[in-house]
Amino acid sequence: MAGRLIGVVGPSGVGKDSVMRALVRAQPELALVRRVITRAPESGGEDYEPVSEAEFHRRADAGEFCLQWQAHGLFYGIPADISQRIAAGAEMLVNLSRGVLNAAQAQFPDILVLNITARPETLAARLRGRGREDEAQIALRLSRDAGAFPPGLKLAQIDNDGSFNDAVRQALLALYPVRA
Ligand SMILES: Nc1ncnc2c1ncn2[C@@H]1O[C@H](COP(=O)(O)OP(=O)(O)O)[C@@H](O)[C@H]1O
Ligand SMILES: O=P(O)(O)OC[C@H]1O[C@H](OP(=O)(O)OP(=O)(O)O)[C@H](O)[C@@H]1O
Repeated sequence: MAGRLIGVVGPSGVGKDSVMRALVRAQPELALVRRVITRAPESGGEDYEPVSEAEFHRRADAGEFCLQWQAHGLFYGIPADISQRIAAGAEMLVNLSRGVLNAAQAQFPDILVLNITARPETLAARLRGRGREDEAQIALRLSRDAGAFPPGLKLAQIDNDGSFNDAVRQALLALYPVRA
């Protein structure tokens, strides 16, 4: 049986990476997609493959990404081989830009998207706590406009303004609904 792609989106600092890590701990059959990013190595947070801009563009031109985008002054790419892994039955969890969801839905029509939300003041406090960005970068991240979600997208809203464990429970329920 084919697997599926599960996209995780939401503003910077909302808890995407934390929720994804907790989901994999709770459901080991979920696999995290390792993103290719033009970010300096070992900048913390997720496990990603750091590359130079030249290498990123080489891979993009060679068709090695199924999805790619630019944000926060960085390029992000999703390795094209996830399609084969999903066809072989894998459940792949990936942190996406909200701006790439049209393209993601076109390529993966069954994609389920978890939209994680929290109040702006909560986001600001979390980004300061995370300590990866300075105040100017935090302000820029918070001012990003996400735009509208594509019509027909399978979308689950996950409120992570309060208890983290509660957000993970909401996400698990969205992924594995209890059937009566
Ligand atoms: N429900 C929560 N309550 C308190 N802190 C949280 C919660 N969810 C995430 N955090 C913290 O907020 C910060 C940003 O989380 P992170 O997962 O890096 O967000 P994102 O990947 O969306 O930018 C981290 O320090 C994380 O530990
Ligand atoms: O278009 P948007 O929906 O605003 O998303 C823009 C970018 O922000 C996040 O990046 P990243 O995980 O590197 O940053 P974050 O941890 O601060 O969210 C997300 O994964 C996208 O790559």
